[in-house]
Amino acid sequence: MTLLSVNLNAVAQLRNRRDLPWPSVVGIARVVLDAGASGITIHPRPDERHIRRTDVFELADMLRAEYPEAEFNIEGYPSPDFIALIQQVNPQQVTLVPDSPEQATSDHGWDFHGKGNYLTSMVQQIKAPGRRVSLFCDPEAGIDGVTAAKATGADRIELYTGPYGGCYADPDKAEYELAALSETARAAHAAGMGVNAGHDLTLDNLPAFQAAVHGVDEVSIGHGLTADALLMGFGPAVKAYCAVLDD
Ligand SMILES: CC(=O)[C@@H](O)[C@H](O)COP(=O)(O)O
Ligand SMILES: NCC(=O)COP(=O)(O)O
Repeated sequence: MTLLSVNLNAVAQLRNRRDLPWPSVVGIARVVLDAGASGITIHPRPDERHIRRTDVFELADMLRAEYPEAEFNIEGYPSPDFIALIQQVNPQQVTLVPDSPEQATSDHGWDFHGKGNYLTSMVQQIKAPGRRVSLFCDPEAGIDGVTAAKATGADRIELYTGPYGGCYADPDKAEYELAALSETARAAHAAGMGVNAGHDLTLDNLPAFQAAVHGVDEVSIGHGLTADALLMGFGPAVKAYCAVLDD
């Protein structure tokens, strides 16, 4: 079964519009976990445009105290500050992304060949008992890219589903993207790696992704789910995504 991890970046971005503590990131985390999400994902970027350092610690404390079975997934570029934060917070999963500080969003996976030695060093610094490492992975990485990703010592890849999400309405382009995602997922499973997926997944495009890409351990969804939650509420939105994943 594919688990749902809800990304709270968009909630934090809305909160940051004013010098006010609502909407509460921790409060929405409770709602989505009570509704059936298996975990929480955040991406504390250096400019704190949405998730702030304080959010990271408040979420970690709440999850440890109230939802010990929930998984905390922290995404980010493995800068010294990020690695120090991970050591302090000790999440169950760290997803490394090759984002530069000024990037508008995550829009590509790692160059596993060109950054292989660097990533191996980062994985060694981050991986710990009870803490897995996932690497953001382009859809077309294929067996060649996955072989290099496996060599870093990482536990999982996270399939970057942005290109698929962006062309979902075009059947031919969507078919191409799904074929690439499926091939890379198969290669990861063959290499003994786990497979996560995320970026621009929605209630509309998730069913076709589920049907084409098998054995996905976890999807992390934030932007689309938050858009749905503005219409239906976070609890019903999480239940709707879980229903698709359970189908
Ligand atoms: C890695 C990824 O695709 C997303 O989880 C990322 O967190 C999106 O970042 P923004 O929410 O800052 O666009
Ligand atoms: N890793 C993907 C994620 O956490 C959420 O991405 P999005 O749903 O906000 O595009």
